[in-house]
Amino acid sequence: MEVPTVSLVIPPSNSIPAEPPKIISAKMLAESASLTSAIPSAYYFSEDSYELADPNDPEFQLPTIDFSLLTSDSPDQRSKMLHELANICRDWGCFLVTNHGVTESLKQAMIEAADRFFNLTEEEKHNIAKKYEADPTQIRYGTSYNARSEKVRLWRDFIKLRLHPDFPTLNENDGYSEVAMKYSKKTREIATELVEAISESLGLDPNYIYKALDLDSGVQFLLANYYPPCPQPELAMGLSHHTDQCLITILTDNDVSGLQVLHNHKWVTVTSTPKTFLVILADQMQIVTNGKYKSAMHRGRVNKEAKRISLASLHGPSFETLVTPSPVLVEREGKAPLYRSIKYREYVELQHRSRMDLKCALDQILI
Ligand SMILES: O=C(O)CCC(=O)C(=O)O
Ligand SMILES: [Fe+2]
Repeated sequence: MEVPTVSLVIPPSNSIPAEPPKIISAKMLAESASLTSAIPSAYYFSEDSYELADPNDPEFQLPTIDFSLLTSDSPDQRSKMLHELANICRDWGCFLVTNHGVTESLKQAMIEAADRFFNLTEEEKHNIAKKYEADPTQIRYGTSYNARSEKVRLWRDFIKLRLHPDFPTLNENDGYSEVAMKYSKKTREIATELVEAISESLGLDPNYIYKALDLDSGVQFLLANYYPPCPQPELAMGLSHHTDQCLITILTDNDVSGLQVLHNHKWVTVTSTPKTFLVILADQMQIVTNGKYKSAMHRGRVNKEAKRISLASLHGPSFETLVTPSPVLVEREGKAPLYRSIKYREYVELQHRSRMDLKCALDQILI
């Protein structure tokens, strides 16, 4: 197969070598005139060994939680839902959520703000992120996962913005920060309710996880992912398989499907549905529950026809929190702690290093 000779870096505009050249974004590559029907080999992603699940097989139907029933005043209704939630968190580590109270218009406004951002020129996007260069945990704009160090490029651009406990202003004029703040406040309410219900479903006090992980001062990010249409979607990967480093993720998209979750060793394709969020339990949940609840493995595929924009609301402890398997659960279940205690900041660094080699950081803190 002939591989096109598209340069993956943008050369500096003049001959003064002021800065290292910028790495070309997936969007720019997808729109470049030289990209017709074949992608550069730097994007060839080798398949893993898992098969796709049969979408009609009842074993692989992604479970759904009706949020309004979870927050219901009826004790019977709530205890039935908590029982269901416990099974789902143990077997899947992810689920769809309906009736969550975030309006479609707010979600649409956030998707449109993200789309506007990605439509800025490369220079404008880099300049916005550059304002916060000294602390990249506030804003990061980039492509792939870490385009400077990874072996294979991913067909994805992203902007990641910190929204809690403090938040930076992306660009005063474009309204991005304002809508991101509104949207993230809503997803924070949902995440808090879910974390309470999850605590209770483990037979713990509803505030147990919230307090143990100091979520009051926890970090929250809004990560917008942009996957342009890809001429060879079977060869490329939008986001390689991973678990999220935080505690819980609330995910939505522009109603274009692409996310897959791993269940019983098969990839289940999530059909994107309006008014529905996908909740993914993440690594800190697996640590604090001593492996009882699962951090769900997932990945993002791309397609030929339509761009996909996803919004991941990532909720974690504060960077200084020492996360440890719950001593209450450890004692009650009579099972030794599976993971060593680790500061969230240290875990985040470990996860970044592990993802370069497509490894899971959780495996590296096993006792
Ligand atoms: O695009 C998606 O649906 C997945 C995003 C994701 O997994 C992430 O940002 O961590
Ligand atoms: Fe993820």
